[in-house]
Amino acid sequence: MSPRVLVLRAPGTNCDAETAHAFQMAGSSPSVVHLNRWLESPTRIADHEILCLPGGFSYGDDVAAGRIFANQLRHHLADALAEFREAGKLILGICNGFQVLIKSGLLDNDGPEGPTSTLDWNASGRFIDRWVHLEADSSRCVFLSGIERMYLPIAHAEGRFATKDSSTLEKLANSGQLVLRYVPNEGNPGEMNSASGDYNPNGAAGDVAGMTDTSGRVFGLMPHPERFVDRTQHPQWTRLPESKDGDEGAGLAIFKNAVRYFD
Ligand SMILES: NC(=O)CC[C@H](N)C(=O)O
Repeated sequence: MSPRVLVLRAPGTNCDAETAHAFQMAGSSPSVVHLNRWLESPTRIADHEILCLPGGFSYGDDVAAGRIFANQLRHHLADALAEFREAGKLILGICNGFQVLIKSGLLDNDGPEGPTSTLDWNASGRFIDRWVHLEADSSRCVFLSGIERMYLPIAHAEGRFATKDSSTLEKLANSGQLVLRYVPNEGNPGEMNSASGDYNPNGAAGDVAGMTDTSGRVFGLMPHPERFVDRTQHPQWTRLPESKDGDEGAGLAIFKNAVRYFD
């Protein structure tokens, strides 16, 4: 069965079309829906198998990036989302979508005080737009199945993963939730040669670039896999040797994993 994918946009989202395109390339027919339409009819999500929150500047990053979108989910759609998760379906959050997921408590234990981890301002205090090397723990998360390393672009101001305290970081690591990390370049020519210390672009605790919930079916990441689905999107593609994946960019595997999960 080809899963029905809902790409959810809000005012200020700007990666919805590219994200829908990536899901299309992966073999599904996504629909892009505005959050206000879902708020009018909370049960409409039941007709879908994959929910994706794309990147962008929802509500102008007002208060904090992803905060208002997250509050809409927490306060108005919590029951519909709980039902969706309990039905064994998939949720993906990319960049601003990751900020929304983490702030809505969908990734972390959501006790009375709210989530114990967050995405804060980059250590540099600046918006960062570059490519990064990543290492994945493919065993814990549906979206990362079979993926070991990826080279993907990032573009964010508030991407620094942070936890309440060091024991929380340890707890999340021990539960296998910190499944995607920034790592140094292994020496691939033509790709950003991150000097040691520079490979973690935003100062993220534990070098964390992405995390899953305990089920492995809800996943958020700061890098943009939808911006590297074709090899010509690689900044040095004309100089690269033919890749083993043919014309595909590394990010496409994440969308394919999600779609194949419902085979
Ligand atoms: N590309 C994005 O989704 C950006 C996320 C958010 N607006 C930030 O700057 O941190």
